[in-house]
Amino acid sequence: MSPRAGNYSCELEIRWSDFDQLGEVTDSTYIELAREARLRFVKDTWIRRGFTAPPMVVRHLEVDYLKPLLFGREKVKVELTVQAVTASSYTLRHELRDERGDVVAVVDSVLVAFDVDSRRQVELEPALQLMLTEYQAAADGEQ
Ligand SMILES: CC(C)(COP(=O)(O)OP(=O)(O)OC[C@H]1O[C@@H](n2cnc3c(N)ncnc32)[C@H](O)[C@@H]1OP(=O)(O)O)[C@@H](O)C(=O)NCCC(=O)NCCSC(=O)c1cc(O)c2ccccc2c1O
Repeated sequence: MSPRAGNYSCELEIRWSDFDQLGEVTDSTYIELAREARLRFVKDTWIRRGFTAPPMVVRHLEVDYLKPLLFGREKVKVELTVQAVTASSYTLRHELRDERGDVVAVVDSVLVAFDVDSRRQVELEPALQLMLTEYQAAADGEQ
């Protein structure tokens, strides 16, 4: 798994309630942090460019917990890279780093474009698919 820089990143705060009794960030918090970073990615990239994307549902999620996030480290940097793009889906890798820059977890998620009424997958609009493919190429170029 690559610890290299992604092509979109943001910094997120960890809340007091995210720590357990042992002073470690709980397992589900990593998923919430990845989700928050993903929403910011959507907002800062395609919504800012004027795309109206369909709702995206999570089809697949995988988390690799590499190191504990300990009490006293209140910030996390999340680096996102597009790993794959298909007609209806894209795969995002979220690398979570602590304040020292160490990768503490890697979250991979497959997002599928979805029609809420029919509850069926739909194709990504071509311009959005192209943008995601460009992000994927940028990520490939950095590896
Ligand atoms: C999403 C589904 C309706 C799709 O079902 P279908 O069986 O038609 O298709 P597949 O699931 O086989 O494939 C879809 C698409 O994904 C690619 N893919 C599948 N698995 C993988 C994988 N492991 N790795 C990589 N890629 C994979 C596959 O190639 C297909 O792409 P193509 O382009 O090749 O066609 C159905 O699966 C479904 O309904 N699943 C349940 C989804 C769900 O409930 N998720 C739980 C969280 S809910 C959620 O995330 C959510 C978020 C929102 O933002 C919402 C917003 C508004 C309303 C609802 C929301 C919501 O529920």
